[in-house]
Amino acid sequence: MYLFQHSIDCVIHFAALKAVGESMQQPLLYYQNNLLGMLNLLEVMRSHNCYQMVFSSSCTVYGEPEYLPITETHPTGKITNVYGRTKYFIEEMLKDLSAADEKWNIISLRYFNPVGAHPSGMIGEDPTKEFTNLMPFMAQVALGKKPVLTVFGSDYNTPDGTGVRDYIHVMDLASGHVAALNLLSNNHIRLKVYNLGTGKGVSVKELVNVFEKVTNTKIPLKYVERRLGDITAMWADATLAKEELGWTTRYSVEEMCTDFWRWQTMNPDGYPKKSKTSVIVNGKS
Ligand SMILES: CC(=O)N[C@H]1[C@@H](OP(=O)(O)OP(=O)(O)OC[C@H]2O[C@@H](n3ccc(=O)[nH]c3=O)[C@H](O)[C@@H]2O)O[C@H](CO)[C@@H](O)[C@@H]1O
Repeated sequence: MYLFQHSIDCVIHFAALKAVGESMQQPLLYYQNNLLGMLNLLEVMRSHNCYQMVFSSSCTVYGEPEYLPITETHPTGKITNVYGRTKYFIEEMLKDLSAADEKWNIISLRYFNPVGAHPSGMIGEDPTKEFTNLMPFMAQVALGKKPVLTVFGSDYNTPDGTGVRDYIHVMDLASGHVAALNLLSNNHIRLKVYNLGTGKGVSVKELVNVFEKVTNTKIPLKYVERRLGDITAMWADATLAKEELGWTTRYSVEEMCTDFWRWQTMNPDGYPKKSKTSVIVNGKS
């Protein structure tokens, strides 16, 4: 979640928890962090006359799609996981807030599946964390840190039986945020919602194939049951973001894999750990 206001010129990143699988096992943790965190933040914003916000929402608010590609007018709320419900509840909260007080100026961006890393290889998701998302897990297998990639479900109603998602490069997501901030800084729209996706569905198997090709690695697969809370297939109609934000994606699936792999191989142990602060006692550390 990002917010910004001209007068104090601030951008705050609110660290929402975001693992679908984990959210099913720890609902209270997710409600506590994502919902209470947001409530507190909105209170603080209001008390400081800060009313502009870009909220990181998720395509997961749509639940199992009624049609594809998904437009912003697709019904929300029939959600299959706790993580998604927290995003949905926050969106409902923002609707009530902007209806009650016209000072609010908010854009909610519904991310599809963010992957990749900065092309420099210097900025990415810390690979020392426990992952549940597909691409970071796959990279750990390619590095030899995990023995096998577990594929959750091979009997979905999709061309190859595996789940289909709209993977979007984090650089494209970043430019989507800049476009949203530009719109907010020049217009008072109260509350608008935009999909951020490429418009292209890619299956688990397809992503594995591209990843193996561009990284020249082999990823052993183990097929298991479907994961609780997962949906079958989802990809975006991002026409609205193109028309109103002037935004479109630029990065291919190959680049998503290449950039993620560069980040992983350049930083196999994550960001350098901060050295412990020395305590100096009587001139000796
Ligand atoms: C539709 C939906 O709810 N999407 C949200 C979900 O993504 P979503 O759960 O789709 O993201 P994942 O990367 O976890 O999974 C992508 C696909 O890979 C499969 N898979 C994943 C891991 C693995 O080890 N093996 C495997 O087969 C999943 O079953 C799924 O079909 O969480 C993301 C953050 O966590 C959000 O940004 C997405 O908006």
